[in-house]
Amino acid sequence: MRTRVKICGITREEDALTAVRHGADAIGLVFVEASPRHVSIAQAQAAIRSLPPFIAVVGLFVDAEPSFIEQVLKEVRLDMLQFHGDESPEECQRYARPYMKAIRVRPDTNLLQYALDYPRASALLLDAHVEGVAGGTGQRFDWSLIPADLPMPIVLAGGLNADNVAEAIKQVRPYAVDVSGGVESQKGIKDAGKIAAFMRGVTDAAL
Ligand SMILES: O=C(O)c1ccccc1N[C@@H]1O[C@H](COP(=O)(O)O)[C@@H](O)[C@H]1O
Repeated sequence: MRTRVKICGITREEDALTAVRHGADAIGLVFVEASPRHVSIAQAQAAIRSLPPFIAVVGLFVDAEPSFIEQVLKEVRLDMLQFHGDESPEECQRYARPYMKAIRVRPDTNLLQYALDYPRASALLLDAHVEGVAGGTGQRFDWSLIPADLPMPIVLAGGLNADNVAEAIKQVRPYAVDVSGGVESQKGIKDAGKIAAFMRGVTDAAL
């Protein structure tokens, strides 16, 4: 089975459709004001309005107020939530949606403990730890820090691009990969050629 692909930081309808045309399984919308990929509710609605069926829409939040998340959920058709801050298991669990908990991995991060702490997460999303930045940094981390026996699906993120995604998949064997900066021409604007090359890398890893 091919590794699933989420393309994150979609801000425009044309980029959502380009991602899907090249085989992405999910797209991510960043509801984080400080991010250059931030979308308003209206932009999010526009970006996903012509998506075909069976494409998952993931809403990304960083330590957001519950009232804001509820408001987004009322107005935007999100299939899954991605919590990329310091949200507790209780905070992640309070919405009627499956969720992924993002962990920014450092050499001393105990990923097995995170898997135990977030038993209701659909997956742990593993990203690079960069001091003072929540995510979308384009930095990768040392994949050998990921235990082989994590009892939960892994979504691998952090600095992935067409040149390293096949190697990443072969080494880590994640359920899915998540990319943002590696398929952009500028922050928040996706590049069809880079998306195509990234998807080829994912396919090559399965050969
Ligand atoms: O994309 C952002 O701007 C962002 C902002 C705040 C938290 C997370 C964000 N993106 C996520 O970061 C990882 C890695 O991104 P990249 O491929 O290294 O650019 C990914 O999960 C994005 O969803």
